[in-house]
Amino acid sequence: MLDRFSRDIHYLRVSVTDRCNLRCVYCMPEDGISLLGHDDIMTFEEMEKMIKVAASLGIRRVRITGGEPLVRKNLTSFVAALKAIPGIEDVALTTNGILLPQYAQDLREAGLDRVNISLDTMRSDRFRDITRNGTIEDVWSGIEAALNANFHPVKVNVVVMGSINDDEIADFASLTKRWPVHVRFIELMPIGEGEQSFRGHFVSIEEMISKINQSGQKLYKHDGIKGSGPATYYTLEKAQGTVGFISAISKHFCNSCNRLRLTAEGQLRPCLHGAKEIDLKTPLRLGATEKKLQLLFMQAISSKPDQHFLSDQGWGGQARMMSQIGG
Ligand SMILES: Nc1nc2c(ncn2[C@@H]2O[C@H](COP(=O)(O)OP(=O)(O)OP(=O)(O)O)[C@@H](O)[C@H]2O)c(=O)[nH]1
Ligand SMILES: C[S@@+](CC[C@H](N)C(=O)[O-])C[C@H]1O[C@@H](n2cnc3c(N)ncnc32)[C@H](O)[C@@H]1O
Ligand code: SF4
Ligand code: SF4
Repeated sequence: MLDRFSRDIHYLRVSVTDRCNLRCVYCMPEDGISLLGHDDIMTFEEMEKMIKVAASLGIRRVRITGGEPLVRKNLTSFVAALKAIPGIEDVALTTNGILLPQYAQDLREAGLDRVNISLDTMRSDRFRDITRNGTIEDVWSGIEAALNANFHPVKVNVVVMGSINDDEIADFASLTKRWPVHVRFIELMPIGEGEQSFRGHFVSIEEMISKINQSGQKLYKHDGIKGSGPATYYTLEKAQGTVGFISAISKHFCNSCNRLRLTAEGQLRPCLHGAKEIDLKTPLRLGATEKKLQLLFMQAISSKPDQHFLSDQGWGGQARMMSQIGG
């Protein structure tokens, strides 16, 4: 369905939980957040109903995110249910990778198309600091499990932070020569915990590219790989994968926005950076008709802003953390 700015909205990001087995410094407070109660979280059956309604309005691609989606039980059956919805062509997952060794094969068999795995450093001590106690070997095993399960493409998301991991940019780019993975560098966004670290640690895509150039590696423009998101892609000589950049702040990509977000609480968010949410869960639980739910989706689509103003206005004291929205 087209929005007010003639953008085709066909991608839904669904956060299935606000829980996480890590505590990344830019995403969650150390003590976690006050978690949603059992009744506040939508059941998978409720989410499936909502996604059916979304599909009837032209949503074709779904990304499962969180919190950490793999900590929610029965995710594999949920994937299978989504793949069976008429009109849904692509179901993808964004994960920190820790539990992938356990679930990758089952997810593939359930029909999951793609996985994006977040990894901000290749050093185990740093990984422990950034994630507040994660074990990097688990993520490496997760990436291997995803490749062995034949997911294609497998992407690695790296949030770049000045004086924390920006000295690893060139090494991460080189990873695409050794492994068939697509490494995407993401600008730190001033959201939730990210807001506190933003000013001191923000690194622009332009600076990241110049670090790769300084390392003697030349980037060639690439047409892009399968995906629904905002990355622009390059490749290094003799690489098996690509290098992508997500310039959420320095050069926003809102004119090609194609998405809506659904939180684990059943709130539709027209924009990642806007405060507006539309409650779908209450009407669904009160027995709303499909027509009524379609109208709520249409309302969300028609209230999408033309762009965000984060670099000028910051997050503006919104109560949401990134882990509650799903990125
Ligand atoms: N500003 C902004 N950032 C976004 C948006 N969508 C995704 N991102 C950020 O991009 C990063 C990577 O997101 P992923 O979950 O891997 O999803 P994706 O890039 O859409 O995935 P592909 O379908 O593989 O292209 C995350 O840090 C997101 O917060 C958006 O609409 N606006
Ligand atoms: C919120 S996480 C949820 C999925 C999963 N737990 C993971 O880490 O991949 C989704 C994405 O958002 C990114 N993210 C979280 N906070 C961010 C911030 N403040 N700025 C930029 N990206 C952020 C993460 O690095 C991750 O790639
Ligand atoms: S980025 Fe992902 S893994 Fe890290 S705390 Fe947030 S939700 Fe958890
Ligand atoms: S910031 Fe809002 S308008 Fe811009 S791409 Fe993201 S969701 Fe779309």
